[in-house]
Amino acid sequence: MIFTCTLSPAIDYTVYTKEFEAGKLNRADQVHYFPGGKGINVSRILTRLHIENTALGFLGGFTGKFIKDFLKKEQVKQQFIEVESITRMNVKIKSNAETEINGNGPVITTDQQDKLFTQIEQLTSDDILVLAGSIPNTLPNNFYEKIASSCKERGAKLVVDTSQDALKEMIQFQPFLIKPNHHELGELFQTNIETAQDAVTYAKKLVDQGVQNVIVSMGGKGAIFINEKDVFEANIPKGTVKNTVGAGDSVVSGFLASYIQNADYKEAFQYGVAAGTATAFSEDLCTKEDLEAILKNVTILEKNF
Ligand SMILES: Nc1ncnc2c1ncn2[C@@H]1O[C@H](COP(=O)(O)OP(=O)(O)OP(=O)(O)O)[C@@H](O)[C@H]1O
Ligand SMILES: O=P(O)(O)OC[C@@]1(O)O[C@H](CO)[C@@H](O)[C@@H]1O
Repeated sequence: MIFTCTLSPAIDYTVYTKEFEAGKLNRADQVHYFPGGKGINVSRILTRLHIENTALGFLGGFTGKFIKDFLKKEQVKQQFIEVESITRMNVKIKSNAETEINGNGPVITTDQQDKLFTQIEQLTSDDILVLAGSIPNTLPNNFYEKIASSCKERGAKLVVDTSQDALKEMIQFQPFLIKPNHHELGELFQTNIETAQDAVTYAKKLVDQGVQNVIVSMGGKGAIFINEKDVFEANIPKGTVKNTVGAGDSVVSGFLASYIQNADYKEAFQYGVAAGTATAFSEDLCTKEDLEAILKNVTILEKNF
């Protein structure tokens, strides 16, 4: 079974406005309220792809209730731990450019933290844990490390989608999959990743350190995949980009959904990139139909390195 863990979920308050001007009164043409946070996005898509999974993490207040109810309606299985803090609202402004303002994470007491560790202790070698999103600054910096080491002890596969120090610290646990975007990969090595070749060069350093599979997503330029045996590059079709929030999470979901059914890295990579692209072309996260309509137009090239 796949478990996703979102320490700091959010309502993504998504506002479409023709021309956003900072320092002025702007009026929205359209607004949406979506449950968000990277692990929750992964769970929503896995559920749409008919892959059994359970969303873990912390929720609180009226915003937390909104997310719980929304997920229930979509039949996403959930075992969130309740906290007193109001779950954050992240503002996503879609205009001439995409602007995001993400809120602070919740306060999580040590009792509530322990409840999460108890859930992680139930994992077995048949399970996959997706650790996704930022660590709230109210938690110790080594929080993901504690979860990862418990997960590893139990033989569960670890998937990590986070950034900065939290990502750096996860490399030692040799995750099954990490999915940095090209900026996050660059941050790890204090460099700029401009091309697919740069992405391959630096992702290979992570494989050399024991990460089993690395996908580097590069926004509208597609993505690369690398493990000990293979390097693939995905080219994506052109289309109208509506919303890239959750596009990276869609890549993770699509990859896992396909991999657990077929155990084929190339197919899983193609399915993951199709999911990311389909989400970028949708207002909300992609559906299975959106994804499969795009699948054939995502081409995968085998590369040498
Ligand atoms: N402008 C775009 N046009 C087409 N596809 C896109 C675009 N942006 C993203 N995608 C698709 O989504 C995938 C993931 O995108 P990206 O690299 O932006 O992930 P990310 O930064 O992790 O996203 P997020 O954190 O918002 O979920 C890309 O590999 C691509 O398939
Ligand atoms: O603040 P974090 O945890 O880094 O990212 C949170 C977030 O921006 O990531 C998701 C998209 O990937 C959104 O649903 C959510 O608002």
